[in-house]
Amino acid sequence: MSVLDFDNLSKNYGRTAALRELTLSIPAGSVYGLLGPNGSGKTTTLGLALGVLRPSGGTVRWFGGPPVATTRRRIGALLETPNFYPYLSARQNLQIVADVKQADSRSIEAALETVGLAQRQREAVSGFSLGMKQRLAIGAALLGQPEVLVLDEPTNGLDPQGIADVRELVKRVAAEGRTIVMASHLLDEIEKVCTHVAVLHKGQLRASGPVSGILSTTDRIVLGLPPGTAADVLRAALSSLPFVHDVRPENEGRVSCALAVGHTPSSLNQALFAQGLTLAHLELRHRRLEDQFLSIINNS
Ligand SMILES: Nc1ncnc2c1ncn2[C@@H]1O[C@H](COP(=O)(O)OP(=O)(O)OP(=O)(O)O)[C@@H](O)[C@H]1O
Repeated sequence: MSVLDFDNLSKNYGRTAALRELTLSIPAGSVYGLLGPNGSGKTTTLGLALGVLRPSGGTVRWFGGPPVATTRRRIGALLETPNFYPYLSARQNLQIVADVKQADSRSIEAALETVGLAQRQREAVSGFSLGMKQRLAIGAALLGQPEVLVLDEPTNGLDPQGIADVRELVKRVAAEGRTIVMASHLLDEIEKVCTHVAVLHKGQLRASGPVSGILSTTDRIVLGLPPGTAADVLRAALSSLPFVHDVRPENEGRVSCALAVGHTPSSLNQALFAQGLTLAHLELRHRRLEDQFLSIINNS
């Protein structure tokens, strides 16, 4: 079941097409990352989802229907870092947000626990690090126990400890059963935190699906026969194997290929041996995540 569906969603700012005909479904329980470089349309997509922006075309559906007044209460959002009152405590700040949201003040305790600030709730926010303020902001978004959390670049500007804390927090909130939609321009963040990803570039969807499929750093295998054997023999043998694909020539008469899921270099070696070929060289080559990302963006 999907919690959020975009259907042909577009947004123009004057002549700038910030988002072009985005169609995407966010499954319940997923941590769905919107990945793309600056200006690719991530914030615009989140703004449209939350009804902060009006679409130029297309529709947004939440929980299977058009957004209605009660929909917003089921969603917690953090689009930009909120300004807390620095001389009030973490708890007092959350109380103010809870009053505005008409959220049960008992949910303040739960939110402080979840974001790891229960022990420091009586301290003034002015003494908090940027990372703690960001966790408090996520705590504010959690008031009212929303089913979905929408976060725009939640680790932007944080130091390594703050980044690690917020990433852990996102995973913890997801483990509580919430769906999370988050924008990020950081590949490794999406890879570490998200279950699904949609890659946006210049307002267009370039790829979407489970992170394991979209950002797989599939290994290539480089193979070589003993010197003096023609590379054609190896290429022909590889091409005849149904679980081998993307066969390419390499330097020094070697050949590289990729294997279908579930197949290993050792099974490839055995299959070639069964055809009478004994390998003199077998090397695994990892594709960098960045290369995979660039190939998604450029293959369009
Ligand atoms: N209010 C606005 N008026 C005019 N153009 C805008 C406005 N907001 C965004 N844009 C343009 O729309 C495009 C998409 O911007 P958007 O902020 O959605 O991208 P983004 O992927 O979130 O990037 P960033 O991470 O830099 O915020 C960009 O070309 C941006 O300059």
